[in-house]
Formats: sequence, C-alpha cells, structure tokens
Amino acid sequence: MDSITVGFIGFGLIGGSIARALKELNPKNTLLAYHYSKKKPSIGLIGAKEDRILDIITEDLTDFSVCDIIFLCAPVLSNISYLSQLKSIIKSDCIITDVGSVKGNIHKAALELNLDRNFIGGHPMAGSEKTGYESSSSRLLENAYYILSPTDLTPPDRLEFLRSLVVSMSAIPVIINAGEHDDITAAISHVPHIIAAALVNMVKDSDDPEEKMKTLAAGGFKDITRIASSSPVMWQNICLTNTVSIKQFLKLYITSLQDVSDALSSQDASYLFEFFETAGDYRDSLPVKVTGLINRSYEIYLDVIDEAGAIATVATLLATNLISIKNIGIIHNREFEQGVLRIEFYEEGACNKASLLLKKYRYTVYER
Ligand SMILES: NC(=O)C1=CN([C@@H]2O[C@H](COP(=O)(O)OP(=O)(O)OC[C@H]3O[C@@H](n4cnc5c(N)ncnc54)[C@H](O)[C@@H]3O)[C@@H](O)[C@H]2O)C=CC1
Ligand SMILES: O=C(O)C(=O)Cc1ccc(O)cc1
Repeated sequence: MDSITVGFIGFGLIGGSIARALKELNPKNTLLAYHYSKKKPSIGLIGAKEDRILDIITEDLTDFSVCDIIFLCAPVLSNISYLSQLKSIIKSDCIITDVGSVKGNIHKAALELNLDRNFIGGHPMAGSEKTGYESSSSRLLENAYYILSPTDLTPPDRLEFLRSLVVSMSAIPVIINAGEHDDITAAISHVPHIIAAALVNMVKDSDDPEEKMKTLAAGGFKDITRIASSSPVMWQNICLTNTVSIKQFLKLYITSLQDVSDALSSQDASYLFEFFETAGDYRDSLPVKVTGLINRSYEIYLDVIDEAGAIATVATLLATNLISIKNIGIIHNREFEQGVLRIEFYEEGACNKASLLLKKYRYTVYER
C-alpha cells in the first residue's frame, strides 16, 4: 500500500484500533488526530504519540487539509457536527468516513452539505464494552464485518480505495444502504444494549440493603449484561439518532415480554416450552465467526483433581507436544462447581490439538 495521510477526529477504542492497524500496515502512513477539548491532550492522544502510532496531534482542523482520508470516531452526534467544518478544509478527493453505529442521520447531513462525493458511511461490526485508546488493538477489526454505506455520487475509485483499506485491516467489507443498516443494527445491537441496561437497573432497584442479588449474580446474568458496561455517552447518542428503528424493535420486544407474562398467568406450559425451544434453536444456528482479538479466546476446560502437581502434569504434556499455552489455572464457578482447569491458547490450531491430545490421555475435556 502506498503511504497515505489519515486524520482522526475522536480517538478512543475504535479510532485507536484503526490507527494502530494502519500504522502497522505501513509505518510511512502519516496519522494525525484532532485534539478537540480545551484541556491539554488526553492521555490516549499522548500515549498514541509516545507509541509512535500518531505523528501529529493538532488543535487546528485546517491541518486536515492534507488528509487522503478522515475517520470520524467520536460519538455519533459529535461526528455529524464536524462535517460542516471539514467541508471547506478538505482536498477535493479526500474521503470523509465515520465509524458510528448509526448511518441514516450522518448520511442525511452529508447530503444536505453537498458532501456526496466525499462522504462514505462506515461501521465496523467489532468492538466491546471497553472505551479509550488504552483498550485499542491493531487486530480489533480482524475478521469482523465492516459495513460501508456510499452515497449515490460516491466515485467508484474512492469506494474501492476505502474498501481495500478495510480489507487491508483484515476486516470484511459489506455494502449496505444507510436505512437498512439502521434497521439491522437496531435489532441486533441497539435494542439488546437497552435490554442489558434495563435488566441491570431492574436488579439494582430490586436488591435489598445487603445486596444479596448482586452477590449471587453469576453466569447467565453476567453473560447477558456484559454490554451494560459500555460508554453511556455513546449509547445515549445512538438512542437519540436511531430512534425510529429502535422504537420499532423495542415495541416487538415489549409485545413478546407481554406474551410471556400472559403465558405465566395462564400457566401455558406448551407456549413456554416452545418459547425457549425456538430461541435455543435459532441461537444455536448463529454463524460461528471470529470477530477480532478482543472478543475471541481459544480455551478448553478439563476435569482435574484439585491438588499440587495437577497443573504441572498437564502443562508438561502440552509442552512436550510443542503446544504453547497463553494462560492456565483452576477456576471455580457455578457452571463448574467442582473446579476445572482452564487452559487458554494463542490460536485455534493449538486449542484443537490440545483437546485431542488430552482426550487421548483420558482427560474429560469441555470445549466452549
Ligand atoms: N465501542 C464499540 O464497540 C463500537 C463503537 N462504534 C462507534 O465508534 C464511535 C467511537 O466509539 P468508541 O471508540 O468505542 O468510543 P470511545 O469512548 O473509546 O472513544 C470516543 C472518543 O471520542 C472523543 N470525543 C468525544 N466527543 C468528541 C468531540 N466532540 N470531538 C472529538 N472527539 C470527541 C472521546 O474523547 C474519545 O476519545 C462511536 O460513534 C460508536 O458508535 C462502532 C463500532 C463498535
Ligand atoms: O461488545 C459488543 O458485543 C458489542 O456489541 C460491540 C459493538 C458496539 C457498538 C457497535 O456499533 C458495534 C459493536
């Protein structure tokens, strides 16, 4: 890839991850980030400069006039506010793209500003509940879908430029129009985040002063509510901008909860069975997809007697078969009451090889 000049407005988990990937791809790429607050640059921006990911931190947006591409990586309402400022600054073939979780509103704003030829909406379908450059990774986007929403006037060569940049970051580009994007993400991401937060708040408001619910909360509750730890400002912005689609799916969800409540009242056993069975079948049919380093771990669990030497025996067996271990330790939780040995590997191949080997030595192996 020829070296390019890339601008970032908003430099947290996603901006930082894209910057790391682009710098790793070609250290000659020049990366600049906008320092928007009146205070001194954030720890993230300073850290990225020290890590030699960022070349320039600037308080002056006119410095972005040299950019080949600008990534808007702030909360969605803030991203929109930069379009009008950038319009008079950018060079004629500069691509302005965003990574925001909502596409319709920014698309509309770009068209109103006659930025059709420069703006291409973007949304990497990867991330986590973490925030900030500190949590970023050059591999965050690896094997993740990356939605692109061009305008009707996006020049084909500009779309191809962004598409190949996405591919070079090991993500999978998919072209979807802004309206369809907002319906899909409302159903699979935005409403689930609202549900997770509502569930946590329900428990918080129902707990007793000794916090027994909080103490006993485990397994399933933690799985389903992980995303409730996400950035409040980011989700506030998403709700304020994808309101129509979110309300549409929230209504369906509320209806389904009401149906369950009615089935409880009427003790409708067959409804309840089918409710769980249908959900389980669909959940089990979801494609297994690697979505990036942060979300993916290769691990197995095995029954061992919780005594001195048990870990060493397994570790030695793996080492003599040239299988590298990333992490190993006994864990106790509700799912494995007796305690199991959890072994984490760096890669899928090692994980599969270890599983076969340990089964051969008559260990009971659980893969998840
Ligand atoms: N967190 C995730 O998993 C994903 C987030 N997104 C989208 O990416 C965008 C960024 O999210 P994250 O990187 O996760 O959040 P983050 O909180 O890690 O980073 C956001 C950055 O934007 C900065 N910022 C806030 N207001 C600003 C303003 N007015 N001007 C310039 N910078 C400003 C913050 O200081 C922070 O550094 C959001 O639009 C979000 O919808 C997209 C995919 C996944
Ligand atoms: O952590 C998770 O599971 C997420 O859902 C991350 C995420 C958050 C927002 C997006 O627009 C896309 C992905």
